[in-house]
Amino acid sequence: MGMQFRSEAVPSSLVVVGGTYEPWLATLEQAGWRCHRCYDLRAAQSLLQDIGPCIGIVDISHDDFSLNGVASLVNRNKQVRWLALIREDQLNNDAICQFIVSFCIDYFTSPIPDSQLMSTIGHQLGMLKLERHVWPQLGDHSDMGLLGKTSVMKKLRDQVRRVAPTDVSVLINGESGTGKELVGMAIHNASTRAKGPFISVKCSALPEKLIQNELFGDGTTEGKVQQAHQGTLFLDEIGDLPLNLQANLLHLLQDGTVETHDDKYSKEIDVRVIAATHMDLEKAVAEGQFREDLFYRLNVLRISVPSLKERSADIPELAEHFLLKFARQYNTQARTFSEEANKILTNYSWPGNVRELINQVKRAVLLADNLVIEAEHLDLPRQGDYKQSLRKIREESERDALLAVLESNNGQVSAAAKELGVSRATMYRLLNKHSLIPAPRSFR
Ligand SMILES: Nc1ncnc2c1ncn2[C@@H]1O[C@H](COP(=O)(O)OP(=O)(O)OP(=O)(O)O)[C@@H](O)[C@H]1O
Repeated sequence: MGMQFRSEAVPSSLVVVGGTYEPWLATLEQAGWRCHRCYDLRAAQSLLQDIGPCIGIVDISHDDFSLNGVASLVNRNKQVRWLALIREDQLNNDAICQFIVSFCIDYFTSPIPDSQLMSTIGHQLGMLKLERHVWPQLGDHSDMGLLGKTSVMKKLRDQVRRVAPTDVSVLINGESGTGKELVGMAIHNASTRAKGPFISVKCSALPEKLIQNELFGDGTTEGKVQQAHQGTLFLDEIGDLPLNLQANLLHLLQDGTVETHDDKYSKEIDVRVIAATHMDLEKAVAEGQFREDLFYRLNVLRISVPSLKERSADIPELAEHFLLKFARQYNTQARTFSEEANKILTNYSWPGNVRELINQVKRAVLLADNLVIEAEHLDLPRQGDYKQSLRKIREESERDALLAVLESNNGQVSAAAKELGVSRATMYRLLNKHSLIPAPRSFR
């Protein structure tokens, strides 16, 4: 089968991570494969994001990378069919065996016989083609990863396209889980820095000293700012950045330099900063929580990411996308949502936005045991539940109003009816309904 696929148009989509140029690579290239080689995990991530579904060979036989680093790359790129290349003796290493079993579809031991290599890769190409046929949306990158057909999403993608090549700072606003980091990544990927690193830092997750070390290094290791050199630095929750670190960031934006830890000299850094926040930064500036000069430096271009509630027409598409993704990932049968499940998904308010939707869909995919995901697989209130609770709230407030007005009128029904603007008959009907007919002694 491998030879049969090889004789068709050979795709350029074979990515080799790590290792050196070895005879087996020459064999593949002679057979027509255009092999992309990466010796750096960050460059590999950027390349894999561009290429989409493909075959990946991760060469760990030279111990070039930490196993954790490789596992993280492989895990983030599930669209790739991964093969591992190891040394025979590495089969005694439990962590490596675990890595292969968890993330790879096959492995070779070095040296690889040509026939085995061609046959295995040919088989994987066949699988890739089948996969493209069954899951066509996996290879479609025209939406820059920002799914949604509503006009607000079209506008957002349009803004990303226009902003990406400008190389100036961008401030992204939006509720939590709306996709701010995804927008930051889309800007990076559509920019001239796409081959450089995209480095993300959450400014709220750590105590001040640790954020400082994480951003600017601790004297022995580089910080994220230095790691982002020639790429993009994404600062999530920028509104939480402590004031003295805001000064350091301003310095970086103004001078393009960071001081070394001992302050002996400054190092030039070429980064584009994209910041994101769910806060009202203008208000934070007015309250003295955020430096005004930094705000203006960051706010050169502003993008607002809509909440999921504002684009509920996109929910079915997003839900189906994640349904297929997780069904593939967990190898389960689910393929679609029932009409009722779709209605529940669309009517829910999604305070946690797309992230919450993803979690719901993942749960439902794991719970469903056939093709269709039903309402009961979703941990969301049904439509009836809303009506039910609305009616309950209305009745409770009606009862509270009746009690309050009766009390303020010393239990006199006529006076209470007058105050409420209803007839005595209506008043008695309401009191009856709520079992509030005053006993002669309790309300005089
Ligand atoms: N339009 C979209 N299409 C596909 N996936 C999306 C979209 N928007 C968000 N997501 C996914 O939703 C999840 C949350 O997105 P992301 O982390 O970018 O949100 P965020 O606004 O940065 O959240 P937070 O403010 O909490 O950091 C991610 O898995 C992201 O891939």
